[in-house]
Amino acid sequence: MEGRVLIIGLGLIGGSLAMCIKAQHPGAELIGFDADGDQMDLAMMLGVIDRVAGSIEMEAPKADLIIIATPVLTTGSIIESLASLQLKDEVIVTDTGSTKGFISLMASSLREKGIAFIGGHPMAGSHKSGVAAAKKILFENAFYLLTTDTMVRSETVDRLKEWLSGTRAKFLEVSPEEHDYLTGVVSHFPHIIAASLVHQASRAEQGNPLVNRLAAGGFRDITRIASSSPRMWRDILLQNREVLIYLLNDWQDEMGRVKELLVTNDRDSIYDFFDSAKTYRDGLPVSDKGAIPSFYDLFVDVPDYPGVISEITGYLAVENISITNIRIIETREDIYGVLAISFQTPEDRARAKECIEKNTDYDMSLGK
Ligand SMILES: NC(=O)C1=CN([C@@H]2O[C@H](COP(=O)(O)OP(=O)(O)OC[C@H]3O[C@@H](n4cnc5c(N)ncnc54)[C@H](O)[C@@H]3O)[C@@H](O)[C@H]2O)C=CC1
Ligand SMILES: O=C(O)C(=O)Cc1ccc(O)cc1
Repeated sequence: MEGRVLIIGLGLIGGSLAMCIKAQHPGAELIGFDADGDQMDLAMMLGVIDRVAGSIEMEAPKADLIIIATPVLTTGSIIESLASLQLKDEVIVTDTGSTKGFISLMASSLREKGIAFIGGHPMAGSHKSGVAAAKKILFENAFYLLTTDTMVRSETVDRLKEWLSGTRAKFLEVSPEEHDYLTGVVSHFPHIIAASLVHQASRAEQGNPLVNRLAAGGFRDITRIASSSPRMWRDILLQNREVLIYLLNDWQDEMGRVKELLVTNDRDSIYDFFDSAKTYRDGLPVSDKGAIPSFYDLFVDVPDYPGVISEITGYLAVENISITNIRIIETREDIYGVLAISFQTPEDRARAKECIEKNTDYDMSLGK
């Protein structure tokens, strides 16, 4: 497709979408705006955008597609300021925010002027922020939730999907309320729990400095999302308050029941607590990417010596296989450790396994 695409907010998500659009629609002109001049300069330097916008007021009226990829509290005010401009009749305005209820309410100012607003939420990302972390494959196979209203024609939704087809994401239309409930359960609430687990460990460390060292492995993995941008998560929580308060009450009830099981030494019910969680969790789809991106782990049994990481990364580098994380898990006191390598896609992991098999005789297993 051809036309002018204005991206407001050139961070991880805005930058990654810009890359996807450029790759799929080389004839389009990508114009970027960010409140942080350094992010704009970096986006230009990395070739993520074609040019920088002097201001939203100057560029929005000429745009065919406007993507707002700022923290969600800011998105509302940007929508309001767009509604005060003379935009093209056929322009599509969309956003990437992790919440949808408040944003679609704000979008009524655009709707009143006959401007199509389609809420968007690519359900992929990372705990990293900024355009430097942007990548074209970020959204591949991920769900991309869209919220529309009856005023938006289905051809307009199709046109947006075509603009975004380079993401290779799976589009799903939901209502804003459904969106906020679903993402509350599978994304927003887990971020609260991850941060809370970290707070608990940090308090425990005051009494015992060993906590810090022992929290290095699995604990670090399950709390990865606690390293996400505090501003982004503050804004998400404030915009999804009702759902999150409901989920917190529900969680507190459940924790109360677990506490009671411990107080009463209820052996069978404690077993059931874990057993029913395992059954549900084991039945979750493995091929779909969910709300919190998973990484595909490969575990390699290696002799625990310092050069082993560079040996393995060397083999992978020769075959151009990117990794997202690598670390040694020292499982035993003896000479073997497990090298845990994470990949963005199952295909990268399969190629890596083949590559390591070719070059070494180390045993390997796949993470679940
Ligand atoms: N990080 C993630 O994994 C995901 C984030 N999202 C949503 O996408 C949006 C963007 O998130 P990220 O790209 O991760 O954040 P980010 O922090 O990497 O980028 C946000 C950018 O917006 C800019 N910005 C802030 N206020 C602005 C303003 N008034 N005008 C212009 N630019 C402004 C910031 O300078 C920053 O460069 C958020 O609404 C977030 O909820 C959606 C899916 C995944
Ligand atoms: O860090 C992670 O893995 C995430 O949880 C990424 C993420 C953050 C916000 C979203 O709305 C969707 C995905």
